[in-house]
Amino acid sequence: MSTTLPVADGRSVRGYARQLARRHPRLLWSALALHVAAAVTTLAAPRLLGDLVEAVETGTTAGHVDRVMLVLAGFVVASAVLTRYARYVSQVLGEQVLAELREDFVSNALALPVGVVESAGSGDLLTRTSRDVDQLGWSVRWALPEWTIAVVTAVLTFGAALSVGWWVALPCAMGVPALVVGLRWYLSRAKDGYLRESATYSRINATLTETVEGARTVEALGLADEQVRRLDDDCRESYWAERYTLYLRTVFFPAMELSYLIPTVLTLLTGGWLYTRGDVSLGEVTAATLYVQMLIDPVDRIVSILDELQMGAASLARLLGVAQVPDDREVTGRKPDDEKLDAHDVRFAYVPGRDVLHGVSLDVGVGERLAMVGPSGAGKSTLGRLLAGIHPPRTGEVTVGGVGLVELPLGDLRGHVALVTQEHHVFAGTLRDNLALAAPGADDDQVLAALDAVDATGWVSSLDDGLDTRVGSGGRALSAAQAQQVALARLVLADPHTLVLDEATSLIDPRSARHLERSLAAVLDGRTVIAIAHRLFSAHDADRVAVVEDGVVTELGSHDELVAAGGSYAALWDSWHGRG
Ligand SMILES: Nc1ncnc2c1ncn2[C@@H]1O[C@H](COP(=O)(O)OP(=O)(O)OP(=O)(O)O)[C@@H](O)[C@H]1O
Repeated sequence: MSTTLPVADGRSVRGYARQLARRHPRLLWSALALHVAAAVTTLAAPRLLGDLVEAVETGTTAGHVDRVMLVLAGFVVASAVLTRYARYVSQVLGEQVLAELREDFVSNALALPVGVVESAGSGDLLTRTSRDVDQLGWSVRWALPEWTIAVVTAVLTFGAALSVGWWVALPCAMGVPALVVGLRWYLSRAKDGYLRESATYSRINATLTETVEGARTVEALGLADEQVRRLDDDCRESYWAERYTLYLRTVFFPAMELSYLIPTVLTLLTGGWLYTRGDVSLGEVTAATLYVQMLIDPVDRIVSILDELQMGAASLARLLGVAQVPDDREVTGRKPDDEKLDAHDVRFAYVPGRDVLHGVSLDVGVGERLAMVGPSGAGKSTLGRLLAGIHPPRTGEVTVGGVGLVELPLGDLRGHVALVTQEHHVFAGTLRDNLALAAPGADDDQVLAALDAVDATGWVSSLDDGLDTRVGSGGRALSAAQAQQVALARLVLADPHTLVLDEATSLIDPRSARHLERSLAAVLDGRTVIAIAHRLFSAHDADRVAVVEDGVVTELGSHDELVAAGGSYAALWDSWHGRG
């Protein structure tokens, strides 16, 4: 079942934007001051031209005209220089804000509870990380500075127009109703429209990643047609969502064009009428018309960039939404007294209302080898994940040294108990990076010692660049066995006292398996081990065996005790042993 991650509301988005702006007061004010200065220099032209028209009308010298033109050229140059710096400072500000946004988003995404990521699916998160971050990047780098410039220019241009004569306010005001009505109509619909559009991209991504990741299953079960049909449905929904936002734009923009024309036409008409009455001069009518004409460009930019900003706000809302997922752990600062791991009356459900663990209690002794066995789907892996603190229990608690695993910061938790599976990821980066992420302060000697402990020195020393070798996506491909050794070496570095071993799959070929078993044995040495034994022979060597059936522990004791008791384990052992 897939749920979507939350989307932040308007208040949180505005609050966050204010907080970001407050972090850079110097850059913000410098950018604004430069934009104001640039706009002011641009505004000199109509005034000078108006005066010139008047001077020509009343009679002037060529020298005067030349001087005015020289001053005009000076203003044009000053305006160009100021605009260049204003844009530069805005871009620097935009880049900084964007970098902070990305960092905040990455740390929020990494702090997401695993259960939430699993149930939301990777598609939604992927769309937010890619498309929404890109959209926001565009808004912050381009739309926001341009919009600020446009607002500053519009306000100052309007002020300059009024300075010619108060009568100019009237034609400008006549354009306002159409503008306001159009804007209100558009803004009340646009945000939801864009959010819906983004949600459809998430669904397309989710279906695509699911199909690619599960390609084998899709093929094996002949689900290709079904997946294609689902993707078609997703694309259709996306098409209609895009058509809707396109419709909004096709109504909105022409309406805006009309509202821009009204003031210019009315200024000319009013100015002409006032001139014939002798109330204003020709120079004033020229300057006023030029200013009103000059208003069109910034107002148009304000309005059309609003569209970009809406999309940016929708993306920001989706990025901030990731931070609103409630944390599934609460760090209390309590410190474990010892290394004993206990589960008490633990219940857990992946899907609300459908518990897969029904009150499991288990005390694991320090240094003990505990094997968990049971039928497929009984809940062994789930219990293992709870014992490793990956999922918090729905009720009951899992504690280490008397402190709940959910009370420990994640970094500390991994120093107490870690889950070992045969699914391991090699991150893109150097071999050193891949190992050091388990213990950020580790030096090369410690990293090499960890590789030595898992018997990996042989292949690592044969690498030309040693620990600097780039591995993972785009780098040198490691074999499955080597990747597993890297994962084991990470564990040596993290040095947890307890390991939960889920040997669920057997991906490794038998030749490397023997080698790996030695590596694993070195890692297990001296630690408490809870092994989920999908093969019974590993249970035989354990100190105690826990039998998990239908989400509860039904038997607990040593191999010999359980065989003697003649319960489920004895039956399993008999059938397995008989086969063996
Ligand atoms: N991510 C998940 N979302 C929903 N249900 C799940 C999830 N993982 C496991 N389950 C369900 O929880 C139950 C217990 O599964 P679990 O994997 O813990 O059993 P198991 O004993 O480890 O089985 P196996 O030996 O086959 O791995 C099963 O019914 C399974 O379908």
